[in-house]
Amino acid sequence: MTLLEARGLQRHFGGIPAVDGVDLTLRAGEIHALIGPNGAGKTTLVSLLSGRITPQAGRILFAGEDITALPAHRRVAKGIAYTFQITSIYPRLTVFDNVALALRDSRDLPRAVGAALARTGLQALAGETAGELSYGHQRLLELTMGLALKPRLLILDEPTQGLANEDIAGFKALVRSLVPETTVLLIEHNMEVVMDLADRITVLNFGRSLASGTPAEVRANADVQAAYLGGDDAEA
Ligand SMILES: Nc1ncnc2c1ncn2[C@@H]1O[C@H](COP(=O)(O)OP(=O)(O)OP(=O)(O)O)[C@@H](O)[C@H]1O
Repeated sequence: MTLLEARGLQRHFGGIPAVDGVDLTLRAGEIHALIGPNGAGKTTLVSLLSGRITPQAGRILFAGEDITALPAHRRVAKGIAYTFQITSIYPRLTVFDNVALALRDSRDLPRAVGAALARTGLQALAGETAGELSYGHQRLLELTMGLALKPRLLILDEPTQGLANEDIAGFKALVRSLVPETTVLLIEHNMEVVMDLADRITVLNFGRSLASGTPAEVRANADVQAAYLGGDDAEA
């Protein structure tokens, strides 16, 4: 089943075609990685999907419904969560209160927060001040805030950036535990993480989709090798 389908998405900034007619299909329950060189349009594309910015052309269907014109908060209500950068956590508040703020109008807030923290293993840190957590734990908190909403689609923008190797192993296990209930779209520069986690990969280059397929298909694609992978598993 297709969960999300984007067709002909276009977003220019001034003269720059950041996203230039991109099609993207996300299957329900998959881990889909979005890769490509710096400036390829990855963040712009997921901003279009989450509703942070609006496309100049194209449309987006989510669970069969046209959401192209919906504002971000309506898309969140429909089950699209986009984990914000670390700056979006409230450093002076506790871990618990950060998650509570993400949930806001949940009926049984303490229980919902507890469940979200248990999911990512942060229960023991619930009373800690968020700003005093290690970097890895702050990233995990950000992920917890997204997951607390029980999204159907979770969009992660460079989640392993700045993480230590031992944290990356934990992160991969966590993402695997989310599917198939949650579909995951992951912008990721770490090729080892991409090749290990992704069911399918879409490669962007100059605002266009260069290829989409399984890791093996993408790896074997000559255009992708020339533009990005350098013929090997080289990191971007
Ligand atoms: N708000 C904006 N105003 C002007 N130009 C923008 C804006 N956002 C993105 N761009 C431009 O659009 C292009 C695509 O940027 P985008 O951030 O989507 O790429 P990316 O693939 O996410 O890059 P990176 O891997 O470096 O995060 C770039 O040329 C960028 O400079």
